[in-house]
Amino acid sequence: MAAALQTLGGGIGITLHWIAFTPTIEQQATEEQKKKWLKLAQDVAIVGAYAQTEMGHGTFVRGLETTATYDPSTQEFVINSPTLTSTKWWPGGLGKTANHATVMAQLYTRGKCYGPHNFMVQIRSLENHQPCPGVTLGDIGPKMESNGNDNGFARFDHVRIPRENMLMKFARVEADGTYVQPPSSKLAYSNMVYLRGTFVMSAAQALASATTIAVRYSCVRRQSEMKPGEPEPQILEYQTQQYKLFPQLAAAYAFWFASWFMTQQHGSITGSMEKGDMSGLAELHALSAGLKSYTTAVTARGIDVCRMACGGHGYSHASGLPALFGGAAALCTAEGENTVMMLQTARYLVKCFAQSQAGKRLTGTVAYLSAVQPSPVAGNRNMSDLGTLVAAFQHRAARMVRHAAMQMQGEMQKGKAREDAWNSCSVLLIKAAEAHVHSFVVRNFAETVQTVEVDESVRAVLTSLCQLYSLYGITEHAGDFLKDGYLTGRDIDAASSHLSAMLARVRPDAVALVDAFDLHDKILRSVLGRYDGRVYEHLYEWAKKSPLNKSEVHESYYKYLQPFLKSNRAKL
Ligand SMILES: CC(C)(COP(=O)(O)OP(=O)(O)OC[C@H]1O[C@@H](n2cnc3c(N)ncnc32)[C@H](O)[C@@H]1OP(=O)(O)O)[C@@H](O)C(=O)NCCC(=O)NCCSC(=O)CCCC(=O)O
Ligand SMILES: Cc1cc2nc3c(=O)[nH]c(=O)nc-3n(C[C@H](O)[C@H](O)[C@H](O)COP(=O)(O)OP(=O)(O)OC[C@H]3O[C@@H](n4cnc5c(N)ncnc54)[C@H](O)[C@@H]3O)c2cc1C
Repeated sequence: MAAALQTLGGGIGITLHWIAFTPTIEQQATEEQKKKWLKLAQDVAIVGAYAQTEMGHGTFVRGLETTATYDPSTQEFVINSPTLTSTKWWPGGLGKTANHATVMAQLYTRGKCYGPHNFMVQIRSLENHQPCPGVTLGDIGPKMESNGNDNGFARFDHVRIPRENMLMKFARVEADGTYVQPPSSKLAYSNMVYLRGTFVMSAAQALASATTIAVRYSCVRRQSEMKPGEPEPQILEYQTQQYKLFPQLAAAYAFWFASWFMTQQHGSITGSMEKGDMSGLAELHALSAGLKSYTTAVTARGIDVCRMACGGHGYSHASGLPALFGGAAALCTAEGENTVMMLQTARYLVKCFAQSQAGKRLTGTVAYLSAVQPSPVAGNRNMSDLGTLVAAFQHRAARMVRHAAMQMQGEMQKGKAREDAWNSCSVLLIKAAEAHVHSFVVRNFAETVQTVEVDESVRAVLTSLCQLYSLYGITEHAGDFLKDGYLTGRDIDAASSHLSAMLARVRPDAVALVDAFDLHDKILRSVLGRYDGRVYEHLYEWAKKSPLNKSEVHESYYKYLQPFLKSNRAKL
């Protein structure tokens, strides 16, 4: 049953039940509370939404307005939406599907506010699915994509819930209203860290789907003449088509491997946190925020490149690419708006840079910041060597982090407040954080292809893909590498020619590389990306099913066109 509903997920807004509501119970509820709600959620005996964002606040969680005020006389929390902008707005499934929600609200007890905490609130009757007393619910209306998902709104008019409905794994309120501090105030945000980590895999899968569609179609589609008189070639024979698609294909693999690392990191760091060791939380937050931001942004752009590479048929919903793009675009905003997330990573990098300046040896994904950076040397580098490519990306990131941090220090030395210095350097900070995440993705890609247990012939293909991804990044951001002379113009030229060679080398394996994603036609939902390649027949069948083709002459002719034509003809 649960599995069936999981597939139904895209239809009636149950997706967030699985990816946000249930994990929030797992991560924020006590053992006692898990006994009460976790199995109900896992067996879909209740359906939940993750209700955090409000009409007036999504990014700034500390600014949320919904209140949860503790009443010691009844040992209940009173959940209230005090203003219009406090209306919960956007949560998936909140409009019509969910009968429960974890509600993020400002906790008040004994007249003092302790910030945002999560509360379990039943929002609809389990008998007739009507909204519970004091709860107003609805759908927020059509969106860019995913309109099968009822992103909804909710208002609470002094709704009372038992004290035990506060998710109390970290912070607690005792029966008399005493607030018990959590080990870290940010543990209430831990489910966002988890979800951002899952977005990296969502991005990888979306880009894998788009490149599967575009590469397969590029082998079916023949167009133009490469040489006069010769048959029309597969469009994948054009180097420009390879230059559009293969970097996206390489990025799909890179992000897939990055999500493996993210999952492993999340598991080990949350494991240590369970034992009270919070030391890894800051790095986990910075990595998940940066990777979520970087991979979703590259994926959304990459899917649109794949759409354009399929010409007119790419623009048809038959291709599946517009829907993929709409879904990926949402990932750039949901679960932490991308700019804000990349600034969180920048915040961590500035802190680490200051620590390395004070002599601390850095570890983890920022270790390279305190490594002695090789001084810029003349060209003649081996630009096809993965070690050389990784070092170049780390040098670029270290230089940009140092530059942004020093710029900020300079602003403060001129007398600016830290917050003003931060704001006036935030474009530099974003670029530095992006360079940092990019260098992590390249290093992780290189380490994975060198260590993953595969046949040597497969390793060779993956190595070419990793070189292609890295060389594409260097040529696309050449200025960053040339700025301090670390790479020379000759190095960049070498990178460009190696990139061309990699395009040609990947070409014979391109279809095998997308087939390896093993995406069933039912998942791809694309006429252009069909495994059997029978595009044109199925495109025609698909078009014939269009609702407009139900009648030979559409009713709009009689209503609008016929009178319009008649009146125009009468004037002749
Ligand atoms: C932007 C911030 C991070 C700002 O929070 P803040 O408390 O003002 O923090 P700050 O002053 O910037 O920094 C203070 C400190 O808090 C740390 N921190 C911040 N967030 C976390 C975290 N998650 N884990 C661990 N640590 C965290 C920061 O690193 C700072 O640490 P520091 O002081 O530098 O040591 C926060 O408001 C936030 O996370 N906003 C994004 C909200 C969000 O992600 N909403 C998602 C709603 S659910 C959803 O969209 C589901 C979509 C699912 C789907 O559709 O598929
Ligand atoms: C498809 C979809 C599904 C969603 N599902 C859920 C859900 O299930 N549950 C839920 O609770 N929420 C959900 N959300 C809401 C989502 O989490 C928020 O929209 C997201 O966190 C962004 O917040 P916001 O809308 O307030 O954007 P804003 O923060 O208002 O962003 C607007 C602009 O302000 C900028 N900005 C804001 N703060 C800063 C800053 N400090 N520095 C620099 N620039 C800044 C941003 O970069 C952006 O350019 C969903 C959203 C979407 C699109």
